[in-house]
Amino acid sequence: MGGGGGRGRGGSRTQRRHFRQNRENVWKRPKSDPSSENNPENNGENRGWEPFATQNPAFDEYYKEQGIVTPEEWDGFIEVLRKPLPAAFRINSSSQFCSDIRTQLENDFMISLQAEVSEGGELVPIRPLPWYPENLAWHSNFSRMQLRKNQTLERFHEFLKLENEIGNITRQEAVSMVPPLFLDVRPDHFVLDMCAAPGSKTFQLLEIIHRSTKPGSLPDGLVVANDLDVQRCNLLIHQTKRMCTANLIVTNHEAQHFPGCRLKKSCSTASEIGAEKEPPISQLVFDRVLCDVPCSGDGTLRKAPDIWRKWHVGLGNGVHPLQVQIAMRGLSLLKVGGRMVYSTCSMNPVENEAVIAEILRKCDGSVELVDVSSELPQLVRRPGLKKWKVRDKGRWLVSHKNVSKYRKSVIVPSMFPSGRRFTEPTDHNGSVEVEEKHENGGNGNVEDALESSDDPATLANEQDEEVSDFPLERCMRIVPHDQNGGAFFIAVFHKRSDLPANQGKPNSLEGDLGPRNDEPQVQLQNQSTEDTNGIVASLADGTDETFSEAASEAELIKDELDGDSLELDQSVTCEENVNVSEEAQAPSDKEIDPKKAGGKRKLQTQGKWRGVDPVVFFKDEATINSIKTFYGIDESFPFNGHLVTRNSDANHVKRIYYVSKSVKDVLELNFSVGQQLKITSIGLKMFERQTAREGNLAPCSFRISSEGLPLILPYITKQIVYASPVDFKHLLQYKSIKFADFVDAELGQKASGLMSGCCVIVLRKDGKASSDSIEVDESTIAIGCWKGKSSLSVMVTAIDCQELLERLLMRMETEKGSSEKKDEASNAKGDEEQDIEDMEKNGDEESITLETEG
Ligand SMILES: C[S@@+](CC[C@H](N)C(=O)[O-])C[C@H]1O[C@@H](n2cnc3c(N)ncnc32)[C@H](O)[C@@H]1O
Repeated sequence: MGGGGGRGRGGSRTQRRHFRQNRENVWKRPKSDPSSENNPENNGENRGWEPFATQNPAFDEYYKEQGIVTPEEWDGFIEVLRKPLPAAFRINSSSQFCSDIRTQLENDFMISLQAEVSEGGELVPIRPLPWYPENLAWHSNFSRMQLRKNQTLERFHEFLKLENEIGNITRQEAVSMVPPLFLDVRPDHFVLDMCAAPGSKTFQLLEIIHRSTKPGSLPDGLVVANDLDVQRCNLLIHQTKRMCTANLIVTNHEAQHFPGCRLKKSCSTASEIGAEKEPPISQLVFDRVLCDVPCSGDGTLRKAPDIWRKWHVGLGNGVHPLQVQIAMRGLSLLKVGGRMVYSTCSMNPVENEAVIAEILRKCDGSVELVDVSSELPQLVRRPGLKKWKVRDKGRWLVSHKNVSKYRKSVIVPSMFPSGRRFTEPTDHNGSVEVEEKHENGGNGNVEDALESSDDPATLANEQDEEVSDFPLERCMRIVPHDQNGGAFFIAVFHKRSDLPANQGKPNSLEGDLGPRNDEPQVQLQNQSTEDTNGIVASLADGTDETFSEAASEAELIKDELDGDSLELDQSVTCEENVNVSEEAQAPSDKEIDPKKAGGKRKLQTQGKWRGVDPVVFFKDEATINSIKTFYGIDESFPFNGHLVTRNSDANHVKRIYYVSKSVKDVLELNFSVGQQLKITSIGLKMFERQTAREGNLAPCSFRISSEGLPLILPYITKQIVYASPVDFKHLLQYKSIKFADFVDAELGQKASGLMSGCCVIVLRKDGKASSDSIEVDESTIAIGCWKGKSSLSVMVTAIDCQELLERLLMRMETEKGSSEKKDEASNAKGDEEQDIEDMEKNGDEESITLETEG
C-alpha cells in the first residue's frame, strides 16, 4: 500500500491543445510549401511537413571554441544531437505496484518488444539504466514518435500512458533523473526544490522521502516545491498529485527571494505573535536544496529541435545573473552540513561553471564542491571546465578587462573564470570607480584595444586568458553522445558554515535583480538591457521573451515526452484549480479568524496573496467527530492539527486535506511570521463532502477520498468489508453490484448491513477465509464504495478501475500460474463488456452525486 494508487485522469482540452501546439512547434512547413490549413483541397494531409534544420552555425562556433568535447569528437557529438531522443521512464518506487511493474517490464515487454528493435541500432528494445538504483529507471530504444506511430508498439505505448497517468511510472528524460540522485535525500529531510515545475524531479524527491514508509504512517521529512510561474505550478500540482502525499507544500515565489520565515526573537513567545502556541520550528531551513535553475535549455535539443533555430549566445549570458542569485539564496536556506545540487539542462559554461565559480567566490569557503566521482560510477560524465570564454557582439572575450565599458552592465565579471572585475573611471553618478590594473601594467582601455585590434572578431588575447582556481573538475557535464541521451550539468555543494554576512539574503539581491515580482502589490519593473543581438533581456525574472520561450518550451516538451503524459482531464484540472483558488468566486480579501491564522500578524497580511486561497487549519470538532464515529477511526490516528482546508468558512468546507507533522510545523511557523509563504497547494485530499441525489441520506456528510484512503485504511474499524478476489474483480468490472449478486453471500449480507454512504472494500488475500479484519500491509488493495439501498457502487475513477483490474488479473494469473487459468482470466476480460451490459440492464446503479467545488 502506498502512493500511486492512481488518481490522475486524462484529458483537459485546453491543456491537450497547449501540449499539442508545443509538439507541432517542432515541425515547420517550408515557406514555399503551397499547402496550408486554408487550402480546402488539402484536407489536412500531405502537407509536406519537414523537420527543422538541425543546425545553427552560431551554436557550432560557440561550442567548438568552448571545447566541451574534443575536436575529434565533434562530428559524433553533433550527429547524436540531431537524432530524436529515445524515451525514458522511471517506476515510482513508492507505488504499491512497483515490483509488479518492474517484473512486467523484465519478463514481458523486454521479450515481446524484441522484434521491434531497429536493425543496426541497439540490440535490446528497452533496458534498465545501469546507473539508476534497483532497475527503477528505463531507457527505451524507441523515440516518442515511434511509440506514437508504430502500431505494433501500441500495447507498450498504452501501458506507458496508463501507468504514467496513474502515477506508477513517470516519463522523464534520463539525464533529468540524475540531480535528485546526487542530493542524497533521506526520508526525514526537509527538501527545497527551488525551481520545481513541471515537477519531474519533485516527484523523484517525494518518492525518496516516502521510501520504506509503513502503511498508515508518514515520513518525517517534507518537500517544498516552488516555481515562479503560476501556470507551471499547476502542472507541478498535477504531476505531484499522482504521488498522493501529505508531505508536500507547493509555493509560488521568485526563488531568489524565497522567504526564510525566520521568527523574530522579539516576538518568539506565543502570546506576542497572537498564535495559540509557539511554533515548533523558528525558521525555514532545509537539509537539502535542489536548484534546477531556468536556463537556455540547449541540452534538450534532441527533444526540442526548435531550439536549433532559436539558439544564440545571448540566452546564456542573459540568464547567468539570475542563476547566481537563485543558487545563493538556496545556499542561504540550506542548513550547515546540508547538501545542495545545482543543475541545468544547458551545456554552456557561462550558465554552469561560471555560476559555480561565482558561488564559491561569494561564499568564501563556507561552501565546498563535493567530489562525487565515486557516486553512481556507471553514469558516464565529464569533469567541469577550468577555463572558458564569453562571447558578446560577435567577439570572443577571455577576461572582463576585454569588455567594452558599454557592455559592462551585461557582460559581468562573474561570467569569466577569474571573476575579476575591471572597471574604468566613470563619473556617472559623481563617483569614480577604482581601476584594476592589467597584469601587463596597462590600464585596460578596452575601447582602444578594440580599435587597434587587427581582428575585431576576437579579443582572445592569449595572455589574458583566465583559468579558474576552484576545483571545477568536480562538476559534471553529461553530453548526449556518451549515453545516447540529452545533456545536463550538475554540481554538488556541501555547506560547511554560515555564509558571509548578507550573502544569499533576499534583500541583498534586490539591487541586482530589481524588485520581487511574487508579491502582487509590488509593481514589477523590468530592468531591461540590450543584449548581444539587440534582444531585450529582462533581468527582473531573468527571462527575456526569447529566452523564456525557448526554455519553457524546451521544458514543456522535455517533460511532456509525447504529449500524452501531461494531458489532463477537465475534472482534474478543475480540482487542481480548486486547490489553488477554491474560493475564486468569493471576495479576495477574506476575513480569516485571527485565532486560526496567527492573530494580529495575520490581519496585517490579509489579502497579501490575493487570488490564492487561504490555508486554514480545520478544527470543527463536530464534523471531525462525526467522521471519526462513522468510520470508527482508531484514536491512534493523529487528527489534531493535521487537517487543513482552503476555505475560511468552516460551514462550507467541501474538501479536507491531511498534512504530515513536518508540513504542520511549517504551516504553524508560516502563520507566526505573517504568512510569508504563498502556498498554492498543500496536503493530501482526505475527505470530500458528499450528497446522494435524493438528498443527503448518509449519516456522515464526508466520504474518504481515494487519495487519502491508503493512509487512513489501517485505522478504519467501521464501514469496512472484505471481498474475495472474484467479488472484488466483479466490482471493478461492473462498478455496481446488488447485495444478492455477490458470489460470497456473506459479503452481500455484510454490505447490506453497512450504514448508507461511503464504505471501504478491501481485497481479501487469496486463500484467506472470510474475516472481519486483516493486517494491512504494502500489498493491501482497497477501494472506496457507496452503500446504497440494495447495492454497492464503486467510487473510483474509470482509469483507476482499469489499472486495478489489470493488476488484479495479473496477480491472479501469477498466483495460479497455469495456462488454463490464464485463459480464464483473458475470457473474463473479453466478456467484460457483455457482463457490464447485463449488469446495466439490471438497472440497479444508484446514482451518487459527489459534491464538487469550483
Ligand atoms: C529547468 S525548469 C525546472 C524543471 C523542474 N525542476 C523539473 O525537473 O521538472 C526551470 C523552472 O524555473 C522556473 N523559474 C524561472 N525563473 C524563476 C525564478 N526566478 N524563481 C523560481 N522559478 C523560476 C520556470 O518557471 C521553470 O519552471
